[in-house]
Amino acid sequence: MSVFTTVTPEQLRGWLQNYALGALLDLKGIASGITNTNYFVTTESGRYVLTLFEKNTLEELPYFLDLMAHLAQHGIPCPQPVASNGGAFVDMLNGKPAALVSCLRGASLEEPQPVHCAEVGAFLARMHLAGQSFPAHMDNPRGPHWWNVTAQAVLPMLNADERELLVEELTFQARFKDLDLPRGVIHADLFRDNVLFDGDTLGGAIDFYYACNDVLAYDLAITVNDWCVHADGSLDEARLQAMLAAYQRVRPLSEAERMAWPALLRAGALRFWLSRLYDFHFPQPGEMTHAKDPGHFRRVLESRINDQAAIARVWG
Ligand SMILES: Nc1ncnc2c1ncn2[C@@H]1O[C@H](COP(=O)(O)OP(=O)(O)OP(=O)(O)O)[C@@H](O)[C@H]1O
Ligand SMILES: N[C@@H](CCO)C(=O)O
Repeated sequence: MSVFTTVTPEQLRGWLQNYALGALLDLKGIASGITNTNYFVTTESGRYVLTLFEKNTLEELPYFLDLMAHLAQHGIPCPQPVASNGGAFVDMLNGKPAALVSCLRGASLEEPQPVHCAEVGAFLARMHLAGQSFPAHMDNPRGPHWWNVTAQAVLPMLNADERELLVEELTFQARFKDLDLPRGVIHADLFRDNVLFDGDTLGGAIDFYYACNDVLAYDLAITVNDWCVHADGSLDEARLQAMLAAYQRVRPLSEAERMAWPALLRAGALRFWLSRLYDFHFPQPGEMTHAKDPGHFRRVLESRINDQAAIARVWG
């Protein structure tokens, strides 16, 4: 269940007085999603998604909403935040910071084909370019410092093999922390469930609430690790080639990014292995039923470590 904070039509009608969207016609809770409360809202002027932020503070949210507005303004298909009559994108509703954004067409895919991976690669590269002119900055809250703090919390829960893998990977990644690679705004969570497709055409990306400033090719690695893998964590070469080629038609990777690519794939796997381990061993109330399998990302990490030759082959 993903309506953690209930909003009644009466409450929303009162709140919408502050928006120029016409009368409320329909309000429907969205079942999927694990972090926030989401509703589909229909008014006389169109269809929107209302999000009540369950974890973010009012101060944190402008970065994400301003970013979506910036990207939408630059032609990137993503939710467009709706400003209140006072010009704000976020306002309190039932004690939670809340925002309305445009509702995108399409549905997420569970089994993407190379054609979809190409769409996602091109989208990501265009987003990276459009993000270059976004003026605000946010360090990655799930960066190396967080990896190490989270590892300390989960290490006691792991078996000996997993402990060894985790400690060795943290040591390996420490060698790359000062790499000077192109940086900018990254989505940081562009998984299959965060991209909506209308047929084979990408309708848009959602869930920018992990977006931050970091290494652009790391974002591509995170995306590849979800879109271009088999169930056992190994890479699907056809999907991988499709995504990388489409990305590079828009933003070619530099020699330094190609050199760092194997380590970036491992870093992306490490980050999601850690967050899934943490959520699994320290579940928050209401999130139990959605705990995602940490083992999948352990296998993705092992696969990236053991498959260095195949990863290097992708550059031909
Ligand atoms: N702008 C949008 N347009 C269309 N559908 C949307 C939009 N935003 C969210 N949705 C729908 O709502 C669902 C839940 O949204 P989302 O995945 O952002 O949930 P969350 O709980 O905020 O985040 P997460 O589950 O990643 O922690 C999505 O799977 C999608 O179906
Ligand atoms: N995409 C994440 C969950 C949301 O951040 C995962 O699959 O672990």
